[in-house]
Amino acid sequence: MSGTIADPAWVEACQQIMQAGRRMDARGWVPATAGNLSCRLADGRIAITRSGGHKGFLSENGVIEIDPQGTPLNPGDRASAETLLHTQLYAHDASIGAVLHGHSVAATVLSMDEVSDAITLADYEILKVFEGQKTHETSLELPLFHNDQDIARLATVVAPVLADMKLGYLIRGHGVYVWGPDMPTALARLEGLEFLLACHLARQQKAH
Ligand SMILES: CSC[C@@H](O)[C@@H](O)C(=O)COP(=O)(O)O
Ligand SMILES: [Zn+2]
Repeated sequence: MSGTIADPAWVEACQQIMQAGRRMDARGWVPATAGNLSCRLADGRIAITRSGGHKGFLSENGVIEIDPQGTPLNPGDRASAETLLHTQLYAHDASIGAVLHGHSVAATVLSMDEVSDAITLADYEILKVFEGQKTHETSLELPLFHNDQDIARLATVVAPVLADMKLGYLIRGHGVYVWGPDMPTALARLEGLEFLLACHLARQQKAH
């Protein structure tokens, strides 16, 4: 069954996306029309934000259904320009139920200033928000990829590293991708990662 507002599971998915969009907007992570959000329903359907709307002011009409290849079920719909980065994650791991992308200041600045291929985040208590992390005494890598307006090509660069990602990833000068088994977990991880990035940026600024 395709996504309609008469379908309770679809309505719930839309509500989760709208709520997460408002939360991301309140934190300043989706300026202008930046960011995109998706979730996978229990029956496998994928709900994703339409391209070009403000993610802090989403309505049910701002969420559309796509197939696993990223094609809108309704041919008139225009899915997020970055849809392939969402469907890539759903195809990679059947346990992923939600994907979030934002453009925070910390993610953008750090992604442009870091010269190596990853940002190392170590010894922070909040690292425990990520799967399998039981202690602050750990060091995790957040990979960085060059931005590319050709999202299919960007996805091919991300693909070989996906299996090793513990936190998410950054696109240089662009933003962050984070996911989880469901929307509340994905949102908690995004909040955790944004906190880590803000700490990392503050420490870098203090050092200079
Ligand atoms: C405001 S420019 C941002 C876009 O180019 C893109 O990076 C983005 O995050 C939102 O694109 P969208 O197509 O609305 O999902
Ligand atoms: Zn973006």
